Amino acid sequence: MSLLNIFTIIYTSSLVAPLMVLLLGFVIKYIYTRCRRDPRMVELANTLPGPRGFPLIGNGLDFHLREDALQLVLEYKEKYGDVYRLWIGNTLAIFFSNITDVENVFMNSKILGKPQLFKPFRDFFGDGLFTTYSIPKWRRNRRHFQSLFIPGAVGIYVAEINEKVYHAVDKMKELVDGPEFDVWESMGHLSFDVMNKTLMNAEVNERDVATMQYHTSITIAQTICFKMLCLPWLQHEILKWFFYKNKIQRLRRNIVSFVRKLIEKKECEIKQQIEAHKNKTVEDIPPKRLITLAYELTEQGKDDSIMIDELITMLAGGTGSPGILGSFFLLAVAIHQDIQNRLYDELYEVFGDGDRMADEDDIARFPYLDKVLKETLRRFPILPLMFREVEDDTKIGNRLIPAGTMVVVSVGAIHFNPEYYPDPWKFNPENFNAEAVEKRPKLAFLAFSAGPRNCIGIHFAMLQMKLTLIALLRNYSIYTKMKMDDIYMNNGFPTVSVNGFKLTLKQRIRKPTYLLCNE
Ligand code: HEM
Repeated sequence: MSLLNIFTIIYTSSLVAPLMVLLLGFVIKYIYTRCRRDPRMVELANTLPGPRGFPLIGNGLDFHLREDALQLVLEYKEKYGDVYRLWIGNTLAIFFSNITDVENVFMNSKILGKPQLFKPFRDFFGDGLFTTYSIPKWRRNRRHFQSLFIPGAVGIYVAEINEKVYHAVDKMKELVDGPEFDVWESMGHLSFDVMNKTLMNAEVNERDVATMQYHTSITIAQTICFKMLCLPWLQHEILKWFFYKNKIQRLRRNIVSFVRKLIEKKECEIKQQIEAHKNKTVEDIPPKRLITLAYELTEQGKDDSIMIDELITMLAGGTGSPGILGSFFLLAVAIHQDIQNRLYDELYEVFGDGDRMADEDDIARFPYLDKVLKETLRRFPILPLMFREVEDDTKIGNRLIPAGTMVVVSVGAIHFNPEYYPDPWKFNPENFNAEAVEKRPKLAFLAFSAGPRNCIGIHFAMLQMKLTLIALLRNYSIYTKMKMDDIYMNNGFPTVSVNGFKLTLKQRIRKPTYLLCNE
């Protein structure tokens, strides 16, 4: 009997009505169990202020519909204070911006995992350091990579970073005295080149189809992830399968295939490096690169997903944020010409009008550059929210937070708190004077997060940024028509400027700016 016949018999028989009722019952029960909120979360939520959310959907739409996420975070803080709650679907999310609570969150060993709602990030980028909620796995891999990123270790990359930076600076010559351009693309490509050269020991051709597909896939994947985080019902397996299955598979395939090709090219070298370290066959063996360390995570004959996922994580983390930070920095100093002049004069003190490249010892000679960079990170928080999930019931302050609750540190609200930064909307590098830093709590600056799960790449990122900005400012004077009021942080992960980073360049006249002003 065919399927069609069975349907015909059911349809024409008296079984239709009871079957329909049964089916409806199943659907209602399914929706009810999926959408039911944990009663302990509801009880806690009732004690906290927060906006009303839609039933089932919660408040994620607020973020999805707003163009400027940072502004929304600040509005919520203004309205509801330092601790408030939102519902993201049926997950309770508690937002903190009081330093004592924030310290309790970051230092709590029961709050180390990333939320279940980060699942879309795992679909695209895999289960690497940034996304994984398996704490044993995170601990093991973080320890494995840590030695590469300590302050004393990153200095060995100065020459390689400089090589890439000077290549980019040279390419920018064609923009001198030309029309306005958006600097984000150049800065993004530069940090991608630097990551590949230093940590992967690889040269990547930007015009290669696989490279272009990789970049496009990362950008689209980040947009989809943020959307699915705000609208968590899209994460439901059925809806995801229906709307996103092909896209997820295609983008993930592009991302993985780029990284896999990189490893294939380097495999021979990686094996030699591992052997050399095992047998100490060569004197002064250079330290292992990231790609070698990642390779070591794959045991012989086992699947290579751990290596692939960690490399994707590092590449994405090490490329996106530095590219955006460099762009915000250049935009800010183009708007504040007085700050740019002071930066150049500091560089002139060390290099004069010569062409010598900066070396490792030079880096500590630019305290003003350090302040301007930190002020850029404060004023433009690229990751304005940090997410964690409570593993076991735990206390934050006097509140018992049930397992499964999402806790969110509101970095944006802290960086714009006038108690720590007077006149917080003003771009003011003096916020990072020794006395100002001394006066406020350490956790009032959270650009790289804090605690054991902070950014592993801080020292690498700061070194790379300083070498890049030193070379750019020594060669070019930077201008823009944009004003501070034109800059809105978009709604994304990471966030960028909605109106772009539009600059014009002039060749730098290598004289201290205080002399030029008098001429
Ligand atoms: C301007 C540059 C950068 C900024 C602003 C930045 C920011 C951050 C922040 C805020 C986190 C922690 C998020 C959280 O607490 O949930 C993080 C994590 C991470 N970052 Fe960075 N980052 C930068 C550069 C880099 C670089 C250059 C690398 C790699 C070379 C990198 C690799 C990572 C990784 C692997 C994690 C996950 C760490 C873990 O969970 O153990 N980042 N980053």
